[in-house]
Amino acid sequence: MQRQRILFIDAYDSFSNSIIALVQAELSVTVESIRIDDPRFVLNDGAFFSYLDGFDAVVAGPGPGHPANAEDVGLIGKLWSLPDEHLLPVLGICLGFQSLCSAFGGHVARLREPRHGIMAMVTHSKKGIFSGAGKVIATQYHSLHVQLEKGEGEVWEPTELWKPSQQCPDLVPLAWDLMSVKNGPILMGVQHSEKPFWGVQYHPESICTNNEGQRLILKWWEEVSSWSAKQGRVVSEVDEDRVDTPTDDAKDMPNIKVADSAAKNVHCSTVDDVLPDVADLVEVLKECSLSAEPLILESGSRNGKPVNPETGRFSIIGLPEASSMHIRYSTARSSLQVVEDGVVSVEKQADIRQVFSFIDDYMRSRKVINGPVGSSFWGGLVGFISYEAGLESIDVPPSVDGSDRPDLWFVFVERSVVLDHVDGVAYVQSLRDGDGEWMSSVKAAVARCGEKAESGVSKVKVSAELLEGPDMEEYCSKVRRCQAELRAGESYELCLTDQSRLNIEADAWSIYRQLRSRNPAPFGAYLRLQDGDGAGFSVAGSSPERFLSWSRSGTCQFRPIKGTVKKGPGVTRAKAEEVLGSAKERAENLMIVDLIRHDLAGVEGVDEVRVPKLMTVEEYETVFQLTSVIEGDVRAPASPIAALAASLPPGSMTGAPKKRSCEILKEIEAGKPRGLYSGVIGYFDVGGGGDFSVVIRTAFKWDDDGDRWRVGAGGAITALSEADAEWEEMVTKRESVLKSLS
Ligand SMILES: C=C(O[C@@H]1C=C(C(=O)O)C=C[C@H]1O)C(=O)O
Ligand SMILES: NC(=O)CC[C@H](N)C(=O)O
Repeated sequence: MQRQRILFIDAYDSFSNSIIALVQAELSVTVESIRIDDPRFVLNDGAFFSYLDGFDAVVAGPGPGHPANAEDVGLIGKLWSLPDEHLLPVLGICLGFQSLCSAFGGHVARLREPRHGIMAMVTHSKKGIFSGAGKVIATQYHSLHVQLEKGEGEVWEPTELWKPSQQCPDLVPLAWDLMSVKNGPILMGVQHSEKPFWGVQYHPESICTNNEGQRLILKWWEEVSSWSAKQGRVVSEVDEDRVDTPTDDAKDMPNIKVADSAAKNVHCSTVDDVLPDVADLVEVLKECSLSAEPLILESGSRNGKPVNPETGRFSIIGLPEASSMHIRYSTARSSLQVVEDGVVSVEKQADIRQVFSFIDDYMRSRKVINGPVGSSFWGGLVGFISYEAGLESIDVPPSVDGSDRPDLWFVFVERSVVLDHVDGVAYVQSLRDGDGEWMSSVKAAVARCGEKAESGVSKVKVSAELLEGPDMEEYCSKVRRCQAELRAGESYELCLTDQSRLNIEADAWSIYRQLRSRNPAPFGAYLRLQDGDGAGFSVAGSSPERFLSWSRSGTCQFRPIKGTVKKGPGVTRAKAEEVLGSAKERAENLMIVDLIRHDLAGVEGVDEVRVPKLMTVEEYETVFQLTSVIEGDVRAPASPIAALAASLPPGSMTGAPKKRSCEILKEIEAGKPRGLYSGVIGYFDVGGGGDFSVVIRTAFKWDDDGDRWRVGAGGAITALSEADAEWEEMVTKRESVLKSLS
């Protein structure tokens, strides 16, 4: 007998994979997922109906938009009028629920106050899918709600809680949220009186829905089984060969031949007396001609202690040379370029997915297993991926500004120094055989520098001038435009951003030196990238936020930050905890946690997604931030690089659902590319690990920008946001860079 099969219909939501994971965890079934606009079925009902015959039941998922809009619900809209011979059980969730209700007479109206990331108690009838249910606490993500009879007045009050209304005689109400004073009663669950259709308005898969979310799935399955048995419904056998094979992204991609002479060893030597200051060490290495332009991923420290020892334990100083390999990709030109020994060795049309599989293949071919376990990075690719490359990966056409600049740029680093600020060890490392002389010179420099243990104070005073930036009125009106989209159900949260231009007459290194001492952060970054044609890029960053790291054994960790309180007189940690404990701040954070759980749950080889930390307050130089941790293990032979490829752009910089939110933001931000801002910076290590930060609190410029640096800043907008407070928040974040450079 074939395993039972459930079809999930995805309305481009950012919680879909978590619903699939929940269903798979509770029921021993196979879940197949299609999109609402699956081209095989949108214009071919016959093909859709016979495809449905191969499933035991359907889950119609949540999503942006309105159930009356055919484009928003797509195939979900066809489920409610299936011919009897194709009828099958359906569970509608949120948008899927609203679509069910509106098909049977329900009126879908806007809530007075949208419910995004709000947890509330659900009052239920203990019947049907709620039979045996206890206290249901569930997360809601909706702006619209269903009225079972024509609502009069501002707040709709149903005449009967548990009986079908005249307007919707087929819909039996099963559950309500009676906790919202502003909105009045909100319908939370129904079942069709005859057909096998059930639906809930809330999100059973959310991390903050209690275990009644799991029980709901089990109870629904009991109802499905008893309906199917009564009907004697037979699911047609599926021809497994018919299942489309996924496209091979690596197809036609160049294979970079890794020289046979390429080392398979990490040569390493340690120094563990006194750790040098990163900037001092870099200057000494330059003076002694042991390094050209380093690539630095620094864990900042304050008074000799790492700012955040959990994420900011290691500092990586990559020491590339003129001959180092570069990988570059331009989204606008769909072009991948590889440079080896200063010469372009590959120039190829590619898309971002192919570029990720190319990087994955390349890193597998350079895999090394015998490096020092205590060191996070043994060598590998160091660089960045822009926001626009992330947009391409989710099929949102990226904004372009006519310039032709790389959206992804990595350099293969063979020589490096890694400082472990917790254990006080410096690792001097080389992937080259016969590099002993270089290693001893660097080791001596590290030891010398450590003895001096200078303060790392800048020698050059940098002074930035703000040339142009967002206008307060305009920014506030953009906040209100975001909120109009939120109220219409198009998005649940939008991370609005803008960019400022600064004039800084100083070299990139002096800028970074000053930034790192004034605003030390766990993801400090200094990059100077240069191509053979003289185009170059400079980055001075002080990000507090890890996007994604993975260990050499494949454990992935995301650490989104959402929720910001500016430090100031009277703003103690306790005060910050109070503010960040509010429903508004927690909702902002919860939405991104649920979004990232979805991103990770969709990665091949991930069986379970964990949330070891939910909303803890972290302290940085100028702000307190609310942070969560989401983890999962990628089982070999699947690759954690796929987790990175599946989760860009970072959810904390987009909002949810990701795709629709990015489309809306592109409009509201007037099509201005974000570039490096909102992208990621980090490394792929030859040992198999990786670590990427979210590019915020960072200044960057291309060489042909002259002295004009760009700094982006923004914040998450929700229905509960106040426009002027959002303006203040954006300014506070920008100031963390601007003030440090003035
Ligand atoms: C948009 C920025 O930050 C993002 C938004 C945050 C928020 O809304 O609280 C917090 C951290 C970042 O994920 C920024 O710093 O520019
Ligand atoms: N999560 C959802 O499915 C939301 C449905 C709909 N877009 C609303 O906002 O009400």
